[in-house]
Amino acid sequence: QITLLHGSHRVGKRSDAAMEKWRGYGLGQFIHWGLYAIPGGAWNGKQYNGAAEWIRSWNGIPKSTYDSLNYSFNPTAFDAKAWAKTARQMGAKYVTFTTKHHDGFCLWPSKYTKYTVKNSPYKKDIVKAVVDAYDQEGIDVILYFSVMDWNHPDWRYDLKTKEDSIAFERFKKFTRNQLIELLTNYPTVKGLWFDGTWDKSWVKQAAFADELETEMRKLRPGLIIGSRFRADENGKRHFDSNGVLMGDYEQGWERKIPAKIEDVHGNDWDCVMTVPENQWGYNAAWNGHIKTGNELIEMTARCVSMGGNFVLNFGPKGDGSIRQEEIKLATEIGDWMKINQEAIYNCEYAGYEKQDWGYFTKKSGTDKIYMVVFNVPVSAALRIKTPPKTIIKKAYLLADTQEVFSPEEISGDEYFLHLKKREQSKPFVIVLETAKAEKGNGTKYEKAKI
Ligand SMILES: COc1ccc([C@@H]2N[C@@H](C)[C@@H](O)[C@H]2O)cc1
Repeated sequence: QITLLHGSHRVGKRSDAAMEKWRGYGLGQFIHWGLYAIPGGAWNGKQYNGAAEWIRSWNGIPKSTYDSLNYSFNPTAFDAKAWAKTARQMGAKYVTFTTKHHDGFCLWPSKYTKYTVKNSPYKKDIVKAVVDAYDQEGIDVILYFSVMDWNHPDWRYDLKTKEDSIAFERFKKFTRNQLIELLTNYPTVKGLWFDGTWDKSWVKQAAFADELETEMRKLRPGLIIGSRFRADENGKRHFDSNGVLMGDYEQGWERKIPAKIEDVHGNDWDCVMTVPENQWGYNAAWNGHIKTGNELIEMTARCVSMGGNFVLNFGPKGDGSIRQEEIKLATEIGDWMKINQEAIYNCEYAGYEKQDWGYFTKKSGTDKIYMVVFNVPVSAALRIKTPPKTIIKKAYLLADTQEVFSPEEISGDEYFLHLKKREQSKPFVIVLETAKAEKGNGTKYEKAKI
């Protein structure tokens, strides 16, 4: 353990109500929307082969041309209520919404720059419309904010000269002003999702960022900030120089999911995921592998089974409408969630040995276990290995509680659930009502002496 002034200020999970609620969300929606949705991944008939929201960094479109897109931003089909309904239909419990992406264009009328929605034909406050619409749907809002700001003249990638440092001091003030502005304008938001914090210029601001994080938490008690916001004084990010998680949850699972429970080190975490392989902003041409509803349901169950939240990204078009492929996925996921949401919301890592057929989740604060089944083996027997001293009192299908199973005990803490042959087109959930064995070890088998 080394002494750190600006490392993590907490070891272990937060236990307050705001974080308990965040921990139980299970499924969230990400929305990436901004000027990049206008070109939609192409310019003058040429395709940009990176992520659409990074098109400004491509030499296929002059920077000044991109930067002037605010004068063409007039999303006549934008309807935050419709977005919120889609999220509700999907079963999302929270939304993470881009207030400002790397291009620096603000979707709220910030007082600290002209590069905002106010100086566009649209004029109105989009962040406010989204916050209000999602609040009304009972879906919590987290605001995405990119520290890196390609539009701001004082942004620097590194601080090499005195002039760089003078400019960056102005940039730090600007960044703080915008963050305090967001938390003041939109007091109901539950957290901030930071991005664009990897460059040396920001990584060198351990003290400033630490102070700013403390100020934001004081302004909004309960505010949830992930591990990506700030580095410690040794430049360590996500985990400080003592290996302790920065912020309230691990924010490193971007387009990837932990392989096993050990990889999450007992922390809270979220996984943010694109539908195509790597497109956050709207890209008219979705190439490569486009994830299906079943794949996304499996990713949701997988994340929840390891104590995380799964946050699925939507990239609305330049006119503000959501593309049909995303509406279809939201509906498919939502139809499944309507039947099986009990296995996802307010659930956590069950502590059962992972099996090939799928994932265990556990209802927080109870002994209720859910088996989210994706792969029924040819034997139609689902193997269960319980933690020691566990009794399975009842087992039944969540979707039809009349379908009851009697677990066959096959050895110490091991059981088979025998399924009737079923054609299986969708994942399904089996509920295990369990109890801790008062005495003995909960199984009739003694371990073989070897
Ligand atoms: C240099 O690699 C990246 C990859 C993705 C990002 C941004 N994070 C995602 C949440 C999107 O906002 C993407 O643009 C930034 C830098």
